[in-house]
Amino acid sequence: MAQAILDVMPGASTGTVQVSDPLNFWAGKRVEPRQQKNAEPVFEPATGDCFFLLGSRWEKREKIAKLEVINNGKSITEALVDIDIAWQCIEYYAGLAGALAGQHVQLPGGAFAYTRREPLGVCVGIGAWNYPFQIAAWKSAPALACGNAMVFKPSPFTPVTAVILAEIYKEAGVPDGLFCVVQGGAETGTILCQHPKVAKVSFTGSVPTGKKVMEMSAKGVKQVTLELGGKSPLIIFKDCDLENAVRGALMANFLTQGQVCCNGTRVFVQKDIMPQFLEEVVKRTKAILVGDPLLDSTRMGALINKPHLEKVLGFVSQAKLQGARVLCGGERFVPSDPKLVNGYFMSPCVLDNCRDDMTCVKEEIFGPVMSVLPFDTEEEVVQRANNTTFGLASGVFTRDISRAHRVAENLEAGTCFINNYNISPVEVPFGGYKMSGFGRENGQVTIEYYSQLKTVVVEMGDVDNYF
Ligand SMILES: NC(=O)c1ccc[n+]([C@@H]2O[C@H](COP(=O)([O-])OP(=O)(O)OC[C@H]3O[C@@H](n4cnc5c(N)ncnc54)[C@H](O)[C@@H]3O)[C@@H](O)[C@H]2O)c1
Ligand SMILES: O=CCc1c[nH]cn1
Repeated sequence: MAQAILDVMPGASTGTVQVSDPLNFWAGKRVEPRQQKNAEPVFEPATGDCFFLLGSRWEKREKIAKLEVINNGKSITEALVDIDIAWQCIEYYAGLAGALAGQHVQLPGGAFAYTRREPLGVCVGIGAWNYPFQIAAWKSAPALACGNAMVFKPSPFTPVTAVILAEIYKEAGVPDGLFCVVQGGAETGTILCQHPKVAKVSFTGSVPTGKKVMEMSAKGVKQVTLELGGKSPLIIFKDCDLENAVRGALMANFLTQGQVCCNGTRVFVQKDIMPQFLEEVVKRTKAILVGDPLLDSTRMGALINKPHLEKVLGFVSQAKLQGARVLCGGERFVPSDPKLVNGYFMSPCVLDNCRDDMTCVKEEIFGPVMSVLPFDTEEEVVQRANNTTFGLASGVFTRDISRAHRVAENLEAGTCFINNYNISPVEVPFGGYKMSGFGRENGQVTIEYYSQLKTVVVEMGDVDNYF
């Protein structure tokens, strides 16, 4: 298998990295993560060299989190959670590996059959830039647990931490070549999707790229998992616990600078509680500390790059033109710290006066912009919530337990959070309906997406004499 994976991507090997995409921060630079053992992590911005060093597990968590902050721009507080979710994922699938089993089926006459769960072969993982380390873990852990090899291609905007994961696997005894990181953009992704030795592609990214990946995979009859974008509804009924609903709306919109696929960016609020909701949500949004993502006190870091910041600000301008009212934020933010003045920061934004036909309500913004929409009845809001081509996630806040489960059943989305939002325990399957994709990550079910079933039929008597 290790040889097979090297055949797929000549030049790739566990723990080395080739950075070729001119768009990324590390462009043209070389990352050597295993230069020295048992020393401190060192970044050399002048040369682009990165030395990642091995220490205790706790120290390692902190170091990886710092690297993720540099990689992505999210706050250190969030990055630490991402690293925890990643190791929990690896431990979870390591535990499941020993429990993989088939079925015994008794047949007439003493014959029987059994099924074997077998690996697919070389799987390709292609990642987005918003959760670089976590996505690499979410894909590689179940893939390796099922006996596959994986070639992982991170986004060219966040090439750093997937390599660290390769280092960790290597240190843990994973044979060379079983988990490889290959750097690059669309061209590299295309080569991987088209390669005849690749059995499966697990893709996380936008809908347009997902369609291309599916098309290429279809030509080679490769299995595909597509984890794509969303425009998820969060429905807040007047009988909710308002404090929790406000917290939920913030969780649903402002983690990782709003760059989260399952964000509940269409916040439907029952008219009776709209004034109280808006007052509280705006007060807390204004209090979000934006700035240096390496500081413990910071709650929102920088967006991924300049074009993306401009795109998000463009959505806010368009929303204003279409009649939305900006209650707070929605502007470029320049921190007072001189070293941060050129960063891609923006103030988190709450939009009121929104209608279902506005661009900010229909399209995935992928930035810290919450659109608030009033509603009257349950029937109306469920119909409006489902009126989208996306179907990744959804949420409902209510104290009425029957209503909560009824709404969860009627929402067309892969996940429905009741009285919370954006929690992703590894035990729980995650994935989309409609154009948000198919297949699942996390949970036991993901074993089915990284393995194939062989049936063995055993005769205990004589073969029928038909001829
Ligand atoms: N559902 C999920 O689990 C999930 C999680 C995170 C992000 N996302 C989605 O990802 C999007 C943002 O991420 P992005 O901007 O990195 O997405 P993207 O589609 O631009 O890129 C995703 C990955 O695909 C690669 N790629 C680009 N063109 C390709 C091609 N032709 N063939 C193969 N690979 C190609 C990119 O280099 C990158 O690694 C958002 O829509 C977000 O909702 C979804
Ligand atoms: O961005 C979407 C949710 C997620 C978190 N980690 C991987 N995907």
